[in-house]
Amino acid sequence: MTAVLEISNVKKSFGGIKAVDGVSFDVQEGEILGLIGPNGCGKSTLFNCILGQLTPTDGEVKVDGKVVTGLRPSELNRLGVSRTFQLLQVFPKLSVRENLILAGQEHQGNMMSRLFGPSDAGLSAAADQMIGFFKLDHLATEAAGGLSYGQQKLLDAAMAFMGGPRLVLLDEPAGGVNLTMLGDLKERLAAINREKRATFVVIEHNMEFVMSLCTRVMVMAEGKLLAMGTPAEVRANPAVIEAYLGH
Ligand SMILES: Nc1ncnc2c1ncn2[C@@H]1O[C@H](COP(=O)(O)OP(=O)(O)OP(=O)(O)O)[C@@H](O)[C@H]1O
Repeated sequence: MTAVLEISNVKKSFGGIKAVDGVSFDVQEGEILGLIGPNGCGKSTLFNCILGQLTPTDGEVKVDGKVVTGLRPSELNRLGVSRTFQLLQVFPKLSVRENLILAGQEHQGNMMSRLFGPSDAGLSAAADQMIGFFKLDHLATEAAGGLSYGQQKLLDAAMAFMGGPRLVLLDEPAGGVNLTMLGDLKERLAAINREKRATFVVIEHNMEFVMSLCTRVMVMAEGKLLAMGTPAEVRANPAVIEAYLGH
């Protein structure tokens, strides 16, 4: 198996707070790795260290065997690494299709579209493919701001897949999404993982969503890796139950 992502002893401190305290793990090609843990245990900080939003205090991040520690998010994008954020990143006044084209341009490293609005940039076909894949056809020309929250989360996830990334880090994709839309979101993520061989790491507080979507689950507590295993192994781990699931 090929490791798409290799994290070695990554640390990040903010003053006296050890937000991430020596975390190491690999993510294999085609895996969906869930990242869970109580509020404040360091999940988002770890994501930000992987994605270049933060520079780790120590440690190394490799993508496809290449050291990427400290690279900027735009450079990581060009290496096929993409992400979603906890808060929606859609532009409410732009249509669904325009949001996707804009995301595609950003993945190509063209930030000017933020200032001047998206042109086609040869990305219409890719946007339409993503619209079809995420079943947003009936909403393609609607302003994103007029969509329901769940539909906006679907669009937000679809935006991360513009540009055909190898590795996608999803930060709470199910957060605030109602039950009906949750099923759609999970089914679409599973399908895109299967059909495009995309590798994911998913931060999520919704246990049912994580346990049913992910092939492996990693648990953090107080900046450290507490457990790693299949959903069934993690569910049965006494340390996990004590630190997290039991509460
Ligand atoms: N920019 C920052 N400056 C100072 N402290 C920070 C900063 N970012 C995070 N922290 C602290 O680092 C710790 C880890 O925070 P982080 O947001 O990574 O946790 P999390 O597991 O993602 O939490 P949640 O599930 O609530 O999103 C917390 O104690 C937090 O207060």
